[in-house]
Amino acid sequence: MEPVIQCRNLRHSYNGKKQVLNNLNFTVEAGKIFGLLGKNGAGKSTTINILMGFLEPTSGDCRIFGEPSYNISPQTRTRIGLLHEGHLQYEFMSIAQIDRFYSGFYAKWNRDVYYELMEKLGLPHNHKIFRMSCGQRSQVALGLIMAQDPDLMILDDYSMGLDAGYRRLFLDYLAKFVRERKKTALVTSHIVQDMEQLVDDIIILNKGKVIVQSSLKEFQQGLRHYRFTSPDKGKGLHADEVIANFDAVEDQVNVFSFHDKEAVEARLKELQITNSALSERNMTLEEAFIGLTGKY
Ligand SMILES: Nc1ncnc2c1ncn2[C@@H]1O[C@H](COP(=O)(O)OP(=O)(O)OP(=O)(O)O)[C@@H](O)[C@H]1O
Repeated sequence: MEPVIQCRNLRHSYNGKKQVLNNLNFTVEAGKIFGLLGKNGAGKSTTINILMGFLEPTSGDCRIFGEPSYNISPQTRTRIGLLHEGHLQYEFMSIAQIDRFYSGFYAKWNRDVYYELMEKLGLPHNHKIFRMSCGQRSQVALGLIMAQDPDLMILDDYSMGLDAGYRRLFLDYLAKFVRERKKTALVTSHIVQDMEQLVDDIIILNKGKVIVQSSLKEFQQGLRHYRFTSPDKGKGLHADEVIANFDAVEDQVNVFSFHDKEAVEARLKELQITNSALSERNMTLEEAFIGLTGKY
């Protein structure tokens, strides 16, 4: 089956300056939830703007449902539901008015999905959006996207403003929506931990490059965290084909690697680093993400 999204050799720089995306390649298969991860400024929104055809890449090719992203037909566009950072809405409208307004634009408008989410807010249907909290507005935005019944949902920072309970509610809804209705989703969020229970595949962008691209399961099984003490604080360590990344807090050194303990020990020996025995530690997805991309 043709992938829902396919990006090849994507490069982008704003005004010919620093490259924000440097040869990005990825595919999103139908029926999957795909997590696009990266620190602030990594290029997630730039990628989404290119996918939506709002931005023309400096070079490379992106296709959505087989059509070039900069020239998506109106029919195909109706199959894509986009949540942009900041969830712009017609805030002078009420919960009921915005439903009626949106419904005119979408042939497959599913009011029940929208109101199911709105009931959770516990607000009357004539409640105006501008009188809502940031998290409640996010909830309206998400309801409006789900009601479109899109085949592809692109959710840029969906968790913005949502408290822990609403986030969980939304994640449960999204996962159910995608699995039961055979949809596809591409999501970004700074709450990396949420991705652990949601996504099938991930890419991690760092400094314009893809540093991880795999299924979530393979990534979690593959990346290891070793810790040791070193009187010289790991001086001389550097990232290479064995050591994906490292950090040192005083004499305690953390090494992140896709290799086994023996390979890392051998590398430390080659680098003439004095170290205690390596202990292997379990990681959450967030710890793995920070381990690889660094704390700042
Ligand atoms: N219109 C623009 N003109 C110039 N530079 C831009 C523009 N938009 C984004 N950038 C730069 O491109 C880089 C990537 O920005 P982008 O918004 O894609 O990152 P992001 O991963 O979505 O970040 P965040 O998680 O903070 O939202 C940043 O260095 C940003 O300053």
